[in-house]
Amino acid sequence: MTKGLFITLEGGEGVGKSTQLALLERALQARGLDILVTREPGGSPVAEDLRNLLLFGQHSFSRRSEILTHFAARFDHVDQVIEPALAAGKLVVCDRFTDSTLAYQAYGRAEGEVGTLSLINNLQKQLGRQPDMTFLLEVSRDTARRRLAARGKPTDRYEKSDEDFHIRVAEGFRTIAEQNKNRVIVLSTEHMPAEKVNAVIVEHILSRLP
Ligand SMILES: Nc1ncnc2c1ncn2[C@@H]1O[C@H](COP(=O)(O)OP(=O)(O)OP(=O)(O)O)[C@@H](O)[C@H]1O
Ligand SMILES: Cc1cn([C@H]2C[C@H](O)[C@@H](COP(=O)(O)O)O2)c(=O)[nH]c1=O
Repeated sequence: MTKGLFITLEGGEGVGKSTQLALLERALQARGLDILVTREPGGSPVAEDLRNLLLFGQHSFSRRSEILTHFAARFDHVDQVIEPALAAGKLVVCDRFTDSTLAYQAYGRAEGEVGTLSLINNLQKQLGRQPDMTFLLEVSRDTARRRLAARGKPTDRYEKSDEDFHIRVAEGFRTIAEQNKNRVIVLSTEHMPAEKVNAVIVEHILSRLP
């Protein structure tokens, strides 16, 4: 039985998820909460190996094999890391989860094709773990691109995709938020300093705790 709370951060590249994760860890630990911060793809040793393949592998995936590889990583992460932490009563905060597979693979790659959406939704049902709360961070593509260029990390498979792909991903996230209003909180953070965004997220999380 779950005792903890499972929170995810979602959005396109460069919207500030990793920054928020680090700030959240500090803010929630300072309030004496037992928090586990993790990410996808990744978060367990096997899933981190699969992350390398997904982001930097030499060869291109078929549509279905890409989805299954994201879910192979996710099943391992959930079974070995997330479920045990939740059972121990921890607050688990994860950078990306199944909403990213829907946004990137179903809306970005497959342009919302019904068969792809249904494959992902079936895998999600088998997985049996859904976030309790999701924060969808949004900035304009210009801002995200500027931030990514300034950050100077190696460019991965997804960041290399064309502009139309990223537009479909952003629209996909919007659709997911519309369909899951009870779970997804949309934060438009274009002109907000990271500390202000963090204060808003912390307030939402604290309001959910007993
Ligand atoms: N609110 C903000 N205002 C200005 N700059 C920000 C803000 N939040 C994050 N940044 C900067 O934007 C860049 C991208 O942020 P970050 O790495 O947190 O994004 P991300 O969503 O995790 O990206 P990715 O999905 O590619 O890992 C970083 O250099 C970070 O310092
Ligand atoms: C979980 C997940 C992720 N992706 C993509 C989205 C990003 O471009 C990368 C991860 O990089 P980040 O720097 O950690 O944000 O992977 C995806 O396409 N599908 C997924 O399910």
